[in-house]
Amino acid sequence: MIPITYELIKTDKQTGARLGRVHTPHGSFDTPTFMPVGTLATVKTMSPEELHSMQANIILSNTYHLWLRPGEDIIEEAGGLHKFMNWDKAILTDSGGFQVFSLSDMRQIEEKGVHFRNHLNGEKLFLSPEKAMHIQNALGSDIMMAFDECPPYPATYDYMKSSVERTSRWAERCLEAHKRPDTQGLFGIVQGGEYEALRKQSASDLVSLDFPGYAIGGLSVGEPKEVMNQVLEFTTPLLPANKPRYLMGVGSPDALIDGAIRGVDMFDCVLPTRIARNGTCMTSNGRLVVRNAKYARDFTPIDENCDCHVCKNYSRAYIRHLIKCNETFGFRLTTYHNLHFLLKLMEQVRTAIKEDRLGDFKESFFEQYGLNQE
Ligand SMILES: CNc1nc2cc(C(N)=O)ccc2[nH]1
Ligand SMILES: [Zn+2]
Repeated sequence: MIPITYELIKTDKQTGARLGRVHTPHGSFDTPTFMPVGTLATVKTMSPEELHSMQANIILSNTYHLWLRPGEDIIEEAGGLHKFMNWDKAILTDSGGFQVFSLSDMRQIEEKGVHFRNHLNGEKLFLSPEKAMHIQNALGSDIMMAFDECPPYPATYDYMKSSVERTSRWAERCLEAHKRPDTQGLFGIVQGGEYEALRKQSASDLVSLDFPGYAIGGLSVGEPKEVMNQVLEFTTPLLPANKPRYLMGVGSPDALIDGAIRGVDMFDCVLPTRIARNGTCMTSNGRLVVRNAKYARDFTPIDENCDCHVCKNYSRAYIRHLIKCNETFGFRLTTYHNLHFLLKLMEQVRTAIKEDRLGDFKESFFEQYGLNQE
C-alpha cells in the first residue's frame, strides 16, 4: 500500500501550474499548498485548534530539533508526533540534513554520514541516512525526507557533482533503512545547485528509485530569485507528473506564486511565523511593520482586505501596543494573521489555476503587493 498518493486535477492554461490533491494517512490536502513550520512540535504560539480554523492541512516539523529535544524515544513512547502534539492532520518531517549544514559550525562529511556539534551544547553528534530514517520512523510523520547534503551557495561544479552523487547513494540507503514504507511516505530530494546537468543527474538517480514524491532542495540558500526560478524552470519537468513536488524553504508571497507557476505543489517556510514575532505582517498591500510608531493611533485592521479573525477584531494600534510591551498575545495575533494570509494566498492560487488565469493573478497580486515586475 502506498501511503502518499497524488491526484493531478488540472493544469493552468496560462502557466505550468497544476491543481492537485495529495492523500495521506492523516487526511488529504489540495495543492499548491503552504505548510506552516512547527519546528519543536508546535507552530510557534499557535494551537492546533487555531491551525484548524485557518484551514492548515499539513504542517512541517524538524527531525534534527526533535532528536535533540525531547528525543525521538519520548515522542515514540507518546504514540508518535501526531498524538504528542495533538495534531490529527498530515505532518511532514525534514531529515535534519539542512539543519546540520545550516546550524552547526564544525562538521565533517564522510560517506557514512556527518559528524557535527550540537548547536545547543557543543557536544559531538553524528547523523546518517539510517539514523535520519530511524528518527522519522519513531516520529511517525506521514511524509519523511531523505537524508541529503544541502550544499552552500555558491558551490563549484566539481564539489556539487560529488555531493549529488553522495546524496543519491544516501537516498538508496534511506530506502533500505525505512522501516514503515506502508504508513510513511519517503520523498527524495533533488540537488545539483544551479547546474542543469547535475539537476538532471540527481533527478534521474532519484526518479529511478521510484519515491512517492520529490523535493527540490539546495534552493533558498542565498541565490538570487532569478537563479531559483531558472533552476525550477529546468528541474520540475524532470520529475514525474503523477507525484507531488515540494520546494523546500520557500517562502515569500512572490516566491510561492513563481514556484506554483513553475509546477511546484508544496512549500514550507519559517518566514511568516518568524517575522510575526518581530512585529512584521504580510498584507495585500505589502509588508507592514506594525510596531512602527505611525500605527500608535491607527485603529484599522492589519489588512482591510483580510477576513481573518485578527483583522475582524483587533486594530493595528492594539497589536502595536502588545508587541511593544512584548506581550505574547501580540505575537499570537501577528502569527495567526500571517499564516492565514499565506494559506489564503494559496487558495487564491488554486482558484486561479481552476480558472486558467494564474498569470493574470500574478500580475495583479504583484502590482498591489508592490513587487516590481521583472
Ligand atoms: C530556508 N531555505 C531552505 N533551503 C533548504 C534546502 C533544504 C535541502 N534539503 O536542500 C532543506 C531545507 C531548506 N530551507
Ligand atoms: Zn488578517
